[in-house]
Amino acid sequence: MKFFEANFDGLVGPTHNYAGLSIGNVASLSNAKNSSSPRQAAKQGLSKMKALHDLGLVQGVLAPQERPDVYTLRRLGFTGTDSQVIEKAAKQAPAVFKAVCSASSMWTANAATISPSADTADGKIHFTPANLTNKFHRSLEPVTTGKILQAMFRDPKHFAHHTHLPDNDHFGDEGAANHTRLCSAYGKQGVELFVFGRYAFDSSKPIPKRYPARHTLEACEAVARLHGLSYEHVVYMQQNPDVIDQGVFHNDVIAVGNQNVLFYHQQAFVDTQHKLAELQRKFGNDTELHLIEVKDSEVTVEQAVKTYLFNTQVITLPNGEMAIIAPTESQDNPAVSAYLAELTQRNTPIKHVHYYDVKQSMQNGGGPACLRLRVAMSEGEKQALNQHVLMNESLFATLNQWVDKHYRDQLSEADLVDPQLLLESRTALDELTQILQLGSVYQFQQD
Ligand SMILES: N=C(N)NCCC[C@H](NC(=O)CCC(=O)O)C(=O)O
Repeated sequence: MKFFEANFDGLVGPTHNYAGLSIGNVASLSNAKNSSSPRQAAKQGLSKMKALHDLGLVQGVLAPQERPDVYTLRRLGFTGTDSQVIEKAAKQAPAVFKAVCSASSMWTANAATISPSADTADGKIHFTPANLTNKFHRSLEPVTTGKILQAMFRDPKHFAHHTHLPDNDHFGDEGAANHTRLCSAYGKQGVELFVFGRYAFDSSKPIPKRYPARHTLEACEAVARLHGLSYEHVVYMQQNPDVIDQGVFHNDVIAVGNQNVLFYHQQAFVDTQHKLAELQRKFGNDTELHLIEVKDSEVTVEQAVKTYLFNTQVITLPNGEMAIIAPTESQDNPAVSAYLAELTQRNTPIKHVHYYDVKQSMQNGGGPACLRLRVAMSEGEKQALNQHVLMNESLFATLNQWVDKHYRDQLSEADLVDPQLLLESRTALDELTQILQLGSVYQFQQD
């Protein structure tokens, strides 16, 4: 049977804006208050999805969430009509209001952790939405994420859905951004590499001094248990606290893997040699494992954070060669683009580099890899998922028209309080659920 990896990219929502909400994420803080273009952002994302589809990959779309989130504002004590709730919150608690307007669900690498059927005890694909507890604006995502994933992967014969972990910092879970699966082939049992920022229950272990470590070891272990992974096929590695302090808020800002390739920066992890030896042992020797380490002398952590060299997608093309999908910020940096050009000449499976413009997302700290959620699957599992979320010529045209019809070209902080924006967002999402045939996944559709 044919197995492959599908990518599900987040469709950018109509309220995409720069609010400076993510301490520890350099781009988010430095672009705070700039005005954004939701329309351009959504179109840049759609172009990347279409490009991967055209390269021969299976590409899907993950729907955005409803924002401003008036339900959360009501939970926090704001009352009246929706317009009054928005107006009062914007006036009385502007920081809270900005948070409930974020389109952050676009970064679907943080939507969930997925284990493919080849790795799980019951032979199903397992999904656990990430609780994203570390940032208030992101902690609003998991319930709807779960509903959307269930509307995409409905068939219980193939797909198992778990509730997100307890909403507490001890189980801080940032999903697939901190999870990489290494395997000899997509359909064979792989090694799942979980990367965490800190130990929740052991204060003697190192932690960053400046910025938060969002993800805990205990969250990783819980997800591995829920998914029925075998101990012999799981590796837990701690992120180097010093790189978190330099702006590496997720591991996918400093490492990326695909099949038998792990591409990472020298400073990415704690106890690197020892843990990579465990990875190699669990991976086995039947297929060569390429551990591509980038040295400080080649690319510094600062350059990696600026250019998102590691927030790239390493994908396997239909001919078996691998390509790196990188942001244009990597191309614009001479040291980084030279590194990537040279990498394709080496004796590793990576043979191509493709650059895409996802600037609107990059300015909030979201590169190509942040925008996608990977699901390794078989042809049969693909047949079992909701076919209307899969990218093709016609869906690409429909979604571009949908964006043109509903999205604003410019959005500033002051625009967020416009009650019309909520109406526009709901109208757009209602239509989207029909295009993608998701059913009523949004709360406003149940009222
Ligand atoms: N690395 C991965 N996989 N994802 C990137 C997520 C970026 C997101 N930015 C934001 O949420 C910024 C929102 C704002 O400031 O308006 C975050 O920090 O969680």
